[in-house]
Amino acid sequence: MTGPAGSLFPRERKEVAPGAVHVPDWLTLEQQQELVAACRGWAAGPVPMRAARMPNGGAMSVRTVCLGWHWQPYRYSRTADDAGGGRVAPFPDALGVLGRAALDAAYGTGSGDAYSPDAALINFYDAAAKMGMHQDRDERSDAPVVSLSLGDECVFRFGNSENRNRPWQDLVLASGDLFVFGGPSRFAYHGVMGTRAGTADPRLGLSGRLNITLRATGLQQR
Ligand SMILES: O=C(O)CCC(=O)C(=O)O
Ligand SMILES: [Fe+2]
Repeated sequence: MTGPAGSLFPRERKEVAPGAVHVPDWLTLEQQQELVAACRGWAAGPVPMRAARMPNGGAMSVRTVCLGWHWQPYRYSRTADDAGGGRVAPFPDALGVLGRAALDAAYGTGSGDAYSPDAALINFYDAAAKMGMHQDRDERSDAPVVSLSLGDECVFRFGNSENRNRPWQDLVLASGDLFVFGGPSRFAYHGVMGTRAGTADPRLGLSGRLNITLRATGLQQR
């Protein structure tokens, strides 16, 4: 598979599967820079970035900090019970605005009007990090998941809703790309096969990859 790095032609918006839409270069460089700065702030606390532990005891290679609700395999809570116990920072209004604009971009104007994500996961991938095939299914809502990529490119694998095996499609997610999965694709398996170290735009001042996913948990506000 080829990348977008050094790509001669603009990459096309693509509906990868029904309800799963890739919008390349959705964020401007300035928006990307602002989000990178915001991620640094979120990573500074009150809850630290940490590699989540799986029930089998193994740690994920990705490090994560959450906003709105703290996620750990496989539940959400208001306190970071596996990362010092602090109360998770509130979900920023600006991410809700971005999430609604993301659905408009993916599905058409107005599609985002009723979208109110209340949790964000900020994932950091160093050169060695990956994320195995999984479903996002700890939410009690079938509202779409919005994913934003910053920094190094990655190979993102988008599979089917039955199991973690084929059929799947591999695509490159580059900095500024939007990926939305909802509707019939909301519970599709997906994962990150690896990043391409050193492909980030130097103007971002980021070595590695950040991914922000927005979700509506469907959990009670309290
Ligand atoms: O990093 C990505 O692009 C995907 C992240 C993801 O699937 C997750 O946080 O559940
Ligand atoms: Fe996921």
